[in-house]
Amino acid sequence: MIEIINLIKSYGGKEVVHIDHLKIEAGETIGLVGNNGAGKTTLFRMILDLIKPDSGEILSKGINVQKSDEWKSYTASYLDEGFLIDYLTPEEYFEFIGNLYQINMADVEEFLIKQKEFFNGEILNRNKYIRDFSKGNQNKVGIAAALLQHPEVLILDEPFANLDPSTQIRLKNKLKSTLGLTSLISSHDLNHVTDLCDRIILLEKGKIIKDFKTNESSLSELESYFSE
Ligand SMILES: Nc1ncnc2c1ncn2[C@@H]1O[C@H](COP(=O)(O)OP(=O)(O)OP(=O)(O)O)[C@@H](O)[C@H]1O
Repeated sequence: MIEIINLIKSYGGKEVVHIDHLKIEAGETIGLVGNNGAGKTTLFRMILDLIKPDSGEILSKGINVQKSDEWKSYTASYLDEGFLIDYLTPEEYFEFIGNLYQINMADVEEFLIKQKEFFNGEILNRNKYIRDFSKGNQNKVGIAAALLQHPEVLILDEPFANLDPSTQIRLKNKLKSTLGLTSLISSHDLNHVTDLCDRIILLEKGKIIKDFKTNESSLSELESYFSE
């Protein structure tokens, strides 16, 4: 589904991402972990063609993401508030996303009804702009807007950050129930990431240090790695 070959990105002469080869199969749920500055966001930005690598390539369904926009029709993401249009209300923003992806209003509304538990009464009919919501509630809008697109590939940068514990658990269950989706999820929450993801990739200083399928001992292995 996604293949990364000889990918290098440097800032100020320092390599922040250096991945020789990485292949992500369709349907995999990948948890990307690593300490602050490990290169997770930079990697996501390159996969989404938001920044250019110095060298190497990223293929989505075999096509270089820099050379074709085809991947945009089946890939949705939420990295940060910069992905939102903050002078719209959430309802206006969901309508905008619906129009962009040719989802009719009835389907947008049906989708929003299904988000009732996730939104917890804090998102819809509040009569305020996205910029006036708390960071956690802005995250909910961005994540929901990504899911509204019914993507084949979903990329979320630290989706559990700023969410209250109940919403974190609801989000985890929601993501678990999206069968068949290929997802890349970065997180500092080792508990959630090992529970949700079937494969963990550990980045350190831009390099892949570990890449393994999750099992019962993954959480304790990661905890001992990070406590060293
Ligand atoms: N535009 C930029 N200019 C200079 N350095 C940058 C830029 N973007 C990222 N970096 C550097 O690249 C490195 C990787 O940053 P990145 O944000 O990808 O890490 P991360 O793993 O997402 O970290 P965190 O867990 O803190 O979000 C860091 O040292 C960061 O300072």
